Amino acid sequence: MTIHASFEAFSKRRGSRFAVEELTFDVAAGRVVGLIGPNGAGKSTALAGLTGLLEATSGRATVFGTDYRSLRRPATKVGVNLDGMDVEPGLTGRRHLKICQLAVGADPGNVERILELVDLAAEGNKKVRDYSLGMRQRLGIASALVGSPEMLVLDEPANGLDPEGVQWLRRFLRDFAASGGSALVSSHQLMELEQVADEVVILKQRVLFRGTIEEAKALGAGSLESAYFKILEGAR
Ligand SMILES: Nc1ncnc2c1ncn2[C@@H]1O[C@H](COP(=O)(O)OP(=O)(O)OP(=O)(O)O)[C@@H](O)[C@H]1O
Repeated sequence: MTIHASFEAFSKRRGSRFAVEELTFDVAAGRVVGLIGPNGAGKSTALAGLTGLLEATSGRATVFGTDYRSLRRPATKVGVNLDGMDVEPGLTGRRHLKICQLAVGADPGNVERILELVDLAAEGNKKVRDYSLGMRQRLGIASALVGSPEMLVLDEPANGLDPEGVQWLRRFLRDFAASGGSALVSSHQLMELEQVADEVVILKQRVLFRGTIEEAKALGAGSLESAYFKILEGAR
């Protein structure tokens, strides 16, 4: 199995306490892995640690066998869209993607293809300040795709999407994985995640559960949501 990302006893102290402690799990090629946990569980910290935005206090988080910051052209390996990666509101969506494309040295043809893919082609010349939440979310996913990466790291990608957008995202992630890509996706939308993820990691500062969706559902009598509450309750 080809491993795209690895957390090896990754710990990060933030302020006076550990935001995450001893995280250990992998993301393999062809797999969509859902990262779930309550507010403040450390999901964003884990994703930021994986993508070189935070240094580990101890342990490691690696992509393609190395630190994200050591990748030669990171956007061609890992596409990232995290909370707080805001777009300059005065830019049009198309201009923003062009800038991303120039920054990562990607094929200029990618921008139009990706605008079509995320269903923003008709809105490409609109300023981002005039985008809806769902349109901003799709632009964020588009930014992650500009370098044609093998792996995606997405923080709450379904947030703000309408039902059509959620369905699109589900199909997109399934197709991405089917063609050998991988995705690590944080989410609070358990019902949705149940349909798209192959594996799930339940986090509350530490990893409380990691396994396949089927294994998780079996713990919750067929429901990821029931399993989630049971596992969190058991950890109290
Ligand atoms: N910049 C920061 N400085 C200090 N502590 C922080 C900082 N950012 C987050 N934390 C703390 O780290 C812990 C984990 O936060 P994190 O944002 O990673 O959780 P999360 O699971 O992504 O939460 P949410 O579901 O609310 O987005 C929390 O206790 C939070 O207060």
